[in-house]
Amino acid sequence: MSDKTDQAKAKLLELRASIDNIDAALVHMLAERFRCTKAVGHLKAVHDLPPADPAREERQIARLRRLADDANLDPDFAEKFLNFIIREVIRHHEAIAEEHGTGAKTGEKA
Ligand SMILES: C=C(O[C@@H]1C=C(C(=O)O)C=C[C@H]1O)C(=O)O
Repeated sequence: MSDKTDQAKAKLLELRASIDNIDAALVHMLAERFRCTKAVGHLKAVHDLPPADPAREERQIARLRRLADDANLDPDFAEKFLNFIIREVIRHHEAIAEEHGTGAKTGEKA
């Protein structure tokens, strides 16, 4: 094995160690976000508020796109990622409202 291959392998291990740390941080951050959004879901169910808030989502997406652009991350990807998470949050909110007996689905007439 050449020195160059050994160097490349060492670099690969180093980069993968960082990737593993970042993945762990992402899991912890997502867990914390879902802990907060579940609490929001309970508040909404108790006060009979709708699971989704499209105006808030619009502001979040515009902000995240700006942040992504500044950070050299594809804004379309950032938007898709946030939308993916928000859809899951809304699913949780609908389930919480259902359990609470206040469960009209998003977009459904009361
Ligand atoms: C968490 C909320 O509920 C929904 C989920 C959102 C989110 O995951 O950020 C944002 C808006 C709502 O559609 C909220 O209203 O703040």
